[in-house]
Amino acid sequence: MDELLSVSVGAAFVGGDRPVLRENIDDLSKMVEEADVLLREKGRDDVEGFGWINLPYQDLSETIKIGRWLSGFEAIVQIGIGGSALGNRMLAKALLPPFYNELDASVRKAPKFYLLENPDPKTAVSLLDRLDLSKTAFIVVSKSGSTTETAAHFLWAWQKVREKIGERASDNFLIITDPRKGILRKFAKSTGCRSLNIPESVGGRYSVLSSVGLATASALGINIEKLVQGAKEMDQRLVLRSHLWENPAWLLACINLLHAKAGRNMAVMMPYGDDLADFAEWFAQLWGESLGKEGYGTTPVRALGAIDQHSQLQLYAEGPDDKLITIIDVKNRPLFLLPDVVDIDALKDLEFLYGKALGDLLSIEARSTASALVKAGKPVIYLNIPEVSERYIGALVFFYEYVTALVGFLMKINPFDQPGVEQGKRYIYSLMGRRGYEEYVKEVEEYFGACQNTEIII
Ligand SMILES: O=P(O)(O)OC[C@H]1O[C@H](O)[C@H](O)[C@@H](O)[C@@H]1O
Repeated sequence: MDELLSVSVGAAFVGGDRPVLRENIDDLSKMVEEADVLLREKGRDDVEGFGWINLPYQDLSETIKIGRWLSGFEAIVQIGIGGSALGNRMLAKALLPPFYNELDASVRKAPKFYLLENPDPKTAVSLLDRLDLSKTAFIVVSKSGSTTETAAHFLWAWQKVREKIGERASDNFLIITDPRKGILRKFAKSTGCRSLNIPESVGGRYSVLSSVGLATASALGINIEKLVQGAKEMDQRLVLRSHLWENPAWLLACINLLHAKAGRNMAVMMPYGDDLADFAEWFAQLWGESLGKEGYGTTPVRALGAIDQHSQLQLYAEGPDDKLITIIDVKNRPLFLLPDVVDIDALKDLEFLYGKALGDLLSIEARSTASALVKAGKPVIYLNIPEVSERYIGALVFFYEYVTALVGFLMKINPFDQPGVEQGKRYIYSLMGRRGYEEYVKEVEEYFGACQNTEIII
């Protein structure tokens, strides 16, 4: 059987005054088995939060149909934030060619793709100004249907498109939201614009393999069947690995838990290659929101090889011993051979690069960084995927969703809620004057007052 990914965990075990040893893992064996059973039982019952585990088995026909419709536009703009955008960003970066929007339309063969996430007026205004709104589709994505940033962008875009093409505006909008609840679902029903469901049991940060991530991916020519197939294969292989030392996801969950307990409270995610840059970004939300509660959790740190070798590596190697570092390498990359510039004597000292492949250089750098960190006594997990393509990205996504949920169970917290974020959302509503949230204004005054305490102006 060909591999979906490989994980080397040997260098994750460290001695010293805060050791994490192989025998500590064995003590967790029963706990992790029980966590897996619970996860799968609740998944089968489609309990709220657990539905992502069923996404590899979904029927994709409706999403593909909508994707085909979207692909007829000149540009598509996804409006969403957090779990309603980061997965799309990750898929696009990994699976579309570099500088995608700048490619000639005949090469691209699919619409340009933009995301409106942050409510920064400069971005929103300049994006809408440069698009032909009559030929642009807006995909408004929100599980709750009421996230302020998304609602603000949506109102702005809706009004702009209406000004341009009048009541036909609804033909340029796709709503992706809860099947029954929320303002956006009401809007879709009342205007008749197209819509897709986010399954009720799937939370935002676990939704990339639902319509949230797949509708735009499909429109952009990403093979979503292969993506989901990769996730399915990963799930099926994990099910068969019923022994802790054979199951890479169980091992990673245990190792992460043990390092957290040993005071290594940061999880550095350092993939190599620009195409995986937003994987670390997507992981950061998944990990941070799922595990950071009740005083638990480790802080996800996004890094990118090789760039962060020249920025963060000094800190990782010789700074405080508070990090577990995961390096993701890719086995097969385009090689791209460097030229031999033998005729210029001044370049003679660079001859070690002549004829070498840029793709190999990235991998050599990944291995060198891992080695330097191990030499410095820091714990490292070395993960390898065969290549950056749909099947392996689908598998990797499912793998990390599963690992994250398991760590949550081992920490005995709920990996599927985000009560700390909801508080901030209530405060935003109150300050923006939303009906029903008036009571929070006083709280914000009190707490923000504390932030402003001892202000020094220069
Ligand atoms: O999809 P939405 O309901 O608009 O939510 C978007 C984001 O909102 C909040 O910040 C939550 O903490 C995130 O988990 C969620 O992904």
